[in-house]
Amino acid sequence: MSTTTQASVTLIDGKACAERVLAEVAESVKHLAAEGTIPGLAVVLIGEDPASHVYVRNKIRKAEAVGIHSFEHRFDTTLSQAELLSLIDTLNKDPEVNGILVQLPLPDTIDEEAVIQAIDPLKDVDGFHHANVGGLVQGRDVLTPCTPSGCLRLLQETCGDLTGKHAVIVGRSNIVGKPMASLLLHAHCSVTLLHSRSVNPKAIARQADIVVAAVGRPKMIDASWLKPGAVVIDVGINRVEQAVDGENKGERKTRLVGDVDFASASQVAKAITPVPGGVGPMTIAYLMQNTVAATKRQHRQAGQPALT
Ligand SMILES: Nc1nc2c(c(=O)[nH]1)N[C@@H](CN(C=O)c1ccc(C(=O)N[C@@H](CCC(=O)O)C(=O)O)cc1)CN2
Ligand SMILES: [Mg+2]
Repeated sequence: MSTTTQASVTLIDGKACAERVLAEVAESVKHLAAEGTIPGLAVVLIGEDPASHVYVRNKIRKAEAVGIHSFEHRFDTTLSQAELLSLIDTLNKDPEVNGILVQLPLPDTIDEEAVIQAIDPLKDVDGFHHANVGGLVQGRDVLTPCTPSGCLRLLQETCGDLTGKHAVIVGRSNIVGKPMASLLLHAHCSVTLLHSRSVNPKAIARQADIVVAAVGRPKMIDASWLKPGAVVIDVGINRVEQAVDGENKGERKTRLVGDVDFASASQVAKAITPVPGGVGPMTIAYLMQNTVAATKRQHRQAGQPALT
């Protein structure tokens, strides 16, 4: 198939957008503090997965940067499910804790679903609890998953009003694909979800004004999946081996790539997110945003005066 080359592609800068979101959050935290409330975020990390350690460290740093209190709970893989559920129960009851984040993936010894459902939905800053998932589908004002919320913000800043746009999401995970579909539907897009059993997915994706790639397969989406002028959001974070040349030849090095073949897709897309520096930083910014939203909601539910 021949593809028209776009004259120039716009790079969607997730780092810069995340800084704008964090500045808004810091402003909200200042107002809350003036009224005597400091939002609190508990972060629970189990095991030694190096990527999870990096993400948790960044979450704690960003929380501190915007004035949110953070409470770190780190364990090795000997922690039992019963012990973790008991910690969640304590955090659910702790008035200093407004948001609870359990870093995923969890070790195989622990039932992820049981842990997520044990979190008080009002403190579920990941938006993974059934109550929040159902609320999102119905368009209620609930805590929504951070990565799709970040993608929506990037799309709104890039495209403006999304009404009537055809958005194709590649991947139907509970964490990204499905909530992304709900958010785009509420933004008045026509939404198609593609998955491993879709028939002729490329032909469908080529009709899209917006493509969100969230499949977890390095560089799967290239120019042949895109309509010229499409806006592309790449949610994938895949670590792949990189060839090393010169005097260090033979060394093993890795680099991050997305689910989109950036060089190829950039030839036809109007705008595209890079990896790294696209969606990733938005995930953390929206965790902070959700922590502030959770704090305000808890005050409302407790019948206390509304916080600004
Ligand atoms: N409880 C949760 N667990 C996980 C989530 C989540 O939203 N909640 N998402 C991912 C991991 N994740 C956040 O936890 C996350 C992934 C990536 C980034 C990020 O900033 N990526 C950078 C690159 C970082 C690197 O060099 O490795 C980027 O894309 O620029 C932030 C958060 C799974 N678990
Ligand atoms: Mg507090």
